[in-house]
Amino acid sequence: MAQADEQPVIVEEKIVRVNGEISIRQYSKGRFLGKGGFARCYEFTSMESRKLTASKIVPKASLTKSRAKQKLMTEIKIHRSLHHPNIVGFEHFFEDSENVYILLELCTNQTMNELLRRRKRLTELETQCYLLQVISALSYLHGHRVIHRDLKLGNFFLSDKMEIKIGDFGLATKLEFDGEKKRTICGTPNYIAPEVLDGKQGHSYEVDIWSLGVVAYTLLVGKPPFETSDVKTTYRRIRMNAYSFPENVPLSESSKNLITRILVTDPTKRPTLTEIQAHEFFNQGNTIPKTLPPSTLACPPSASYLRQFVPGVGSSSSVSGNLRLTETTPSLPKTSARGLKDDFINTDRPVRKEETNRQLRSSASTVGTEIWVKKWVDYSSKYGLGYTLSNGSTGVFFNDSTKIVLNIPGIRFKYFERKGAEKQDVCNTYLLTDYPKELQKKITLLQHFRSYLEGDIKQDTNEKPQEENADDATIYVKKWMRTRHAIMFRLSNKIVQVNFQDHTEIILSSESRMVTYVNKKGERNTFPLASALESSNLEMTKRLKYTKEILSSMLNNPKQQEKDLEP
Ligand SMILES: Nc1ncnc2c1ncn2[C@@H]1O[C@H](COP(=O)(O)OP(=O)(O)OP(=O)(O)O)[C@@H](O)[C@H]1O
Repeated sequence: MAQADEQPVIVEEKIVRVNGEISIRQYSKGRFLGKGGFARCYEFTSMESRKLTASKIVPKASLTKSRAKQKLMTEIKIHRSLHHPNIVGFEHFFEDSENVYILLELCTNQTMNELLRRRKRLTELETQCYLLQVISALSYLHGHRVIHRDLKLGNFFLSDKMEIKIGDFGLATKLEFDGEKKRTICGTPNYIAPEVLDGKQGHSYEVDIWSLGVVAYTLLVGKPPFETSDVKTTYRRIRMNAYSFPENVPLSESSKNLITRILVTDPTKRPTLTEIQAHEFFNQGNTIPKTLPPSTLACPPSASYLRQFVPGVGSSSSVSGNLRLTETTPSLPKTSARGLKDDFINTDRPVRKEETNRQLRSSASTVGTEIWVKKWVDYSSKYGLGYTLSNGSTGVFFNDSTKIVLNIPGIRFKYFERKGAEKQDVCNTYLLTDYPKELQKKITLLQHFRSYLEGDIKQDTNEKPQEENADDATIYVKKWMRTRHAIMFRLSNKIVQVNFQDHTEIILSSESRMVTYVNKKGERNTFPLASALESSNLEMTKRLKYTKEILSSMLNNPKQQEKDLEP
């Protein structure tokens, strides 16, 4: 019943020694980290050394074509030969009858893709800091005659210390001799260099320099320079070098100059890594930190932090020089710093979120629900609370206490209004293509919340899209409140969920009298309520008591509830 009873999955590596002796090394398979085109990635703990790594698991069934096999072998061969602080460490690899396992240095802070999705764009100080790390890794790679050929934000992993680690050497190549040209067309559309598309002259190290320019532009502007909705048009724009700097994004002259100098069609005219490092963008008289604080995963660096590196920040002269500190705020929680911060609390560990979902699903019958709040954004300073449920539906609790919940495929939605003396929720169902005019603004807001929330969720869930289910859509957030320490949701299926600032969670089903507790490490256990209250786990009992207190204050004192609901 409780998750604690479940046995961990053990993966065994068979080691055959030269003398024919066989020994077994065991790894405990832990949290799901993410998946790519070929691999699924999990945390692995060596049972021998207790060392934690990220294990890319590639099914042998996916390697039937010789090209796929060759690609994996090249990736392993190149990656295992590399040792640099800004390159994902290659630990080890082995195979069993079903899979190839590649054990890599674990990067706990996802990739720069997720970072930019949360932040929209970065300040110039941050861009300087990240680019210098990439340049350091690239100098090392090129010095070893390796071209990465797929430099992009999704291949820049972030370690627990916030260092960039370049990963995914699936498209990398090692030149046999200086001056050799490669002809294989590879790369990722937005970042691919024009000479790769052209294919006639072959390509070399300069393709990585081009991608570095695309990365610099993307970090500062918030989207890649040649991006369009279809790949062919993107390729045409790359060939024609058709991009511009948006007027609404404040960029320093030095940053624009650097990007313009890098994004040059003729690869021989692009600057070298040494020239890039010597460019004025990196030499504006400010100190560039080696790494950035983890808070910048979600929020721009504070003015006091910036002051340490950039003299004059906070005064009127701070943005007048070359080192313009481009502020970055996601479009939705723009006016709500609190919303942004809290969204971060909820999303900064999608790894844990994925595990959480999987585990709760298996223990779901005990808690009486399969549905809980997976992600939210508090924008009650203007409109309300947006959220996504674990069944994939999206809802908004508006400040006027009306609620909308959109069913999973996004076709139908339910609208709840409090009516009558009892102030009961009355529900109407509409199609997204056909609804009363007066709901127009709310539907627009719902769509905004949805695209904002889905940005992250699509990335890190690994579940099949769910079928439309009429019952699912009727579950929605009926009440919510915030306190100094937590946010609390009461769902229409009577589940109460409290997410604390310190990442612990309580999910309480008063009907089945079960409680699920997620501790600070993200470990989840389900207990009968009575035993949970008596438990020796003080961390949990304290939070459970707190939950009961705010729940009763919410139920017994509607005025208090209204007060708490105020942002
Ligand atoms: N070192 C790591 N630390 C933490 N997570 C990782 C690490 N390496 C990979 N991952 C996770 O696993 C996912 C898949 O890895 P990766 O993109 O390398 O697989 P792939 O199948 O080779 O990808 P692609 O389709 O880009 O070739 C990543 O998106 C990331 O979420």
